[in-house]
Amino acid sequence: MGVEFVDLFNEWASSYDDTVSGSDPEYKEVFEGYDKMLQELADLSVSPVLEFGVGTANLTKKIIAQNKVVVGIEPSEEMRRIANLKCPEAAIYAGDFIHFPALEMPIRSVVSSFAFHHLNDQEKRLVLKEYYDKLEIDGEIIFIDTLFRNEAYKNKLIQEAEQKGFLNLAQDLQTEYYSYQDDLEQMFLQLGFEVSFKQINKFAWLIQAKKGE
Ligand SMILES: C[S@@+](CC[C@H](N)C(=O)[O-])C[C@H]1O[C@@H](n2cnc3c(N)ncnc32)[C@H](O)[C@@H]1O
Repeated sequence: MGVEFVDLFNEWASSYDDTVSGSDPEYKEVFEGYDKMLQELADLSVSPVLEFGVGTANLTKKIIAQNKVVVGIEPSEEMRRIANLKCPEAAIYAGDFIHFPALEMPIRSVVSSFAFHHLNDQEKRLVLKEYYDKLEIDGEIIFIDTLFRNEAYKNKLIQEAEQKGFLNLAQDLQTEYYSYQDDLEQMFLQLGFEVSFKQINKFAWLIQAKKGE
């Protein structure tokens, strides 16, 4: 459950950093401002940090550069191999949003970029509840992910992708579990978080969810 996309990430790992730098026209707009948005997330994080779906460790590196403690979780073996090469100082473990090693440390921030959409709604709710329980009292979940404002906006983006011949992107937008903003907001609120959303580019949003008192 939740890791059905891992084969794809093993294959994508070696060219992933080129994609996020804008080399692939299909995904250029998805990752527009990538470096800056990851920096914003890193700046917001408070140590000790738990990061899910580290990929090639681009966010991890920025958090470590601020002398914060970060534990990373990543299901793809090939992504982990590259992440360890790029960021040997980080502790990166095999696992995923649902299954990950038991941690002795307190957790002040749970962070993730471009990965939460790998979980379906039921799984999202399950893990958010678990992170709520694991977070320190003033802890926060800080995610960046592709979201849709609503169904009409989703359909518009899919149509645009098809018109441009971006068929991989169009298929992606229809098959992965990208949330609607309202649904995700309700999920966080029902679990007791205070949540805010900020749109960063056409696809990506910054989501900050603070554990309520
Ligand atoms: C688009 S990449 C994002 C990588 C990195 N966070 C970034 O911002 O560039 C998605 C990452 O999530 C990982 N992933 C896929 N399914 C996952 C799951 N169920 N739990 C945690 N990570 C997952 C993939 O292996 C991949 O490394």
